[in-house]
Amino acid sequence: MEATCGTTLQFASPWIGSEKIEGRLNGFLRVSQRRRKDYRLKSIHFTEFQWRTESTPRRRVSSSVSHPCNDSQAPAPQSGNFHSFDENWLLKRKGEEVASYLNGRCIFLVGMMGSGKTTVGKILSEALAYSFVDSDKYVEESLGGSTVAQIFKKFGESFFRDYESEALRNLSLMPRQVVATGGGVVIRPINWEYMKEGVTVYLDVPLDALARRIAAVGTGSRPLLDFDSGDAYTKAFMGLFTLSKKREHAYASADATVSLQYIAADLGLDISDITPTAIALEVLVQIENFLQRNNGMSIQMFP
Ligand SMILES: Nc1ncnc2c1ncn2[C@@H]1O[C@H](COP(=O)(O)OP(=O)(O)OP(=O)(O)O)[C@@H](O)[C@H]1O
Ligand SMILES: O=C(O)C1=C[C@@H](O)[C@@H](O)[C@H](O)C1
Repeated sequence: MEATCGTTLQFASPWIGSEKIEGRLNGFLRVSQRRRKDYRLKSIHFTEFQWRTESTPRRRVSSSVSHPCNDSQAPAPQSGNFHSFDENWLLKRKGEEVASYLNGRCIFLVGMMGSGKTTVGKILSEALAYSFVDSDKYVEESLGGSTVAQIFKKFGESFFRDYESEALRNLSLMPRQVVATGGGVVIRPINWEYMKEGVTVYLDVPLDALARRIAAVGTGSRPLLDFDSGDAYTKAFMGLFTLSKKREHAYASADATVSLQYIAADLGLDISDITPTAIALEVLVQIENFLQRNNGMSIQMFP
C-alpha cells in the first residue's frame, strides 16, 4: 500500500477561490480536478487564507498537497519561494513513471514549425532520462554542417526530404530518444513507418501563437516561410496557414495530441503563459493515456 506524503506549497494569486486551486501564476502549476488524477495528486486542502493589502491586493493561500509516494522523494514541507518547484517535481515524477512503461521506446514529437518540439523535447528527454535529438540538426550534420535553409536553396526541398527520411530511419533504430522532428516529416508515409517504432506526439499550437514565436526570431532560418515581402509575422502566419491546411490530417495521425488551446482552456490561462515544462508534463500524461489505451497497461488511478 502506498504511503501518503504531504507538502505545503505557497500560492499567490488574485483569484484563487475556496473550491478550486487551478492556476499557474508566478510559476505555480494549476491543478484542476482532472489533472489531479493525471498527476496522481491525491488531494489538495486549503489550510490558510490571508489577505494582503498592498497596491495590488492579493490573497495568499497556503495549501497542502497530498500525493502518493513510496519513499521520501516528496519535497519536504517548507515555506518561501516555490517558483516552478511544483511543476518540476511533478514532471520528474511523471517522467520516471512513464519511462518505466515505455520500455525504451522513442518519442517522436511532430508539429508545425515553432510548435516547441525542440524546447519541449529537451525538457521531456531529461524527465525520461532519454537522449534528445533534433532531426533537422541530424540532417545538417549528415550534410557537413550546411543549414536547412542552405540545403533547401542549393538542392531543393525534395533532396532535403530524402535526407530527413533517412535520418528518421536511422533514429528509429535507436532506443531511449526524444526526437524533435522537422515540421514536414508527416507528409511522407514512409516516415510514419519509421516513427511507429516509437510513440508519436503532436504538439498542436494555434497558428497565431506559432507566427508570433517565429516572428520573434525571424523567418530567415525557415525556407518555407521566408517570402520576399511582408513583415515577419505576416510571412510566418500566411506560410503556416497554407502548410497547416495540407498537413492537419497527417498531424492528427499521431498516437497522442497535446493541444495548447485545450490546456489553456482547461487552466484558464493564455497560451503564452503555458510553460514548456507544463507542456512536457502534458506530453507525458498523453503518452501514458495512449499506452494505457493500447497496451492495456494497468495503472492505479485515484478515484
Ligand atoms: N511554450 C512556449 N512558450 C513560448 N515560446 C516558446 C514555447 N515553446 C517554444 N517557444 C519558442 O518558440 C520558438 C520555436 O520553438 P522550437 O524551436 O522549440 O520549435 P520547433 O517546433 O522545434 O520548431 P522547428 O520545427 O521550426 O525547428 C523558440 O524561439 C522558442 O523559444
Ligand atoms: O515544416 C517544414 O516543412 C519544415 C520545418 C523545419 O523543421 C525544417 O525541417 C524545414 O524548415 C521544413
